Amino acid sequence: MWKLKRLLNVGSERRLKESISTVDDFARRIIRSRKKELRSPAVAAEGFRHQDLLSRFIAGGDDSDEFLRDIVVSFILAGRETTSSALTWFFWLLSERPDVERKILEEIRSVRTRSEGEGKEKESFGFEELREMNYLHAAITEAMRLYPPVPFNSSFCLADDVLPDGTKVGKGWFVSYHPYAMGRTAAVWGEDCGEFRPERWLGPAGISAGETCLGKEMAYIQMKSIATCLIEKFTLEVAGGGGGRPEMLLSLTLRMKDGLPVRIRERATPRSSSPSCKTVS
Ligand code: HEM
Repeated sequence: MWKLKRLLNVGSERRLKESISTVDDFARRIIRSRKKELRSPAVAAEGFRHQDLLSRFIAGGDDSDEFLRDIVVSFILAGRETTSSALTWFFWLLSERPDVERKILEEIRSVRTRSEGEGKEKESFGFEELREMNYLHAAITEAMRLYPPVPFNSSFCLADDVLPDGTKVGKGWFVSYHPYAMGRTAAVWGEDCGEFRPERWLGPAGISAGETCLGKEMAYIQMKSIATCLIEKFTLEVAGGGGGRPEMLLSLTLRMKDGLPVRIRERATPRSSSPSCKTVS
């Protein structure tokens, strides 16, 4: 049926085409403006100094609009909903586990104290400081084990192949895997697989999650940066909390139905002496 709709350019196929063209135009505008900026005499005089991903791809060889459009669209799609989904579930889990939040805060404060001792008086943490926060890393990873931002995924097989365990896969087959179910399998994680326990990722027993996401490092740095800024300065209380687990909404990513409304209060620290309160979702 969809083939006929596509041929006649009507209904859902027409809407799909229009939506793709809106996204492509958006990406093209970003690319044109960045290329223009890079060609400007001021930037040319200073040499290459743009550190962002798009500028690096432009400088790195294939700078055709089509190639760059695919890069921009895949990074926006792969990078936006995933990290926001992970952080939403992470903050809900923290609201249920003040003991875990306290350990994260202790880690943040100890890195802060050391940095200040070295004369680094900055509002946010740098790359190396964030990388040192192992407990926070483990807590975010544990949240993604229980609530994986990509709860299931499929790959298309281009040619006959054999999986590492000997299973044969034919050309044209789809191979699907289910991180949500895998993250809750007792045979892999033990009988406490339903429990939020960041400690399981600390030490040599940690399990590698593979290296298939190109944005993995960037995602951790983004999430840790946001988590440290919020946890160091504010407490988040789930508005109307205590009602059990929020409802899940299954799309490409694992979202929380209606978001997570929270009441934010400034922590009483030497940096903030006047607590204020705000509800956001
Ligand atoms: C919590 C955050 C994230 C999660 C859970 C996640 C998860 C995933 C998963 C499951 C895949 C598919 C891997 C496969 O089956 O081959 C993937 C691929 C990918 N991700 Fe992420 N991702 C995250 C953040 C990001 C960010 C921030 C970016 C970029 C800014 C990004 C860029 C990509 C790209 C480009 C691919 C495609 C890789 C390829 O085609 O080989 N991701 N990601």
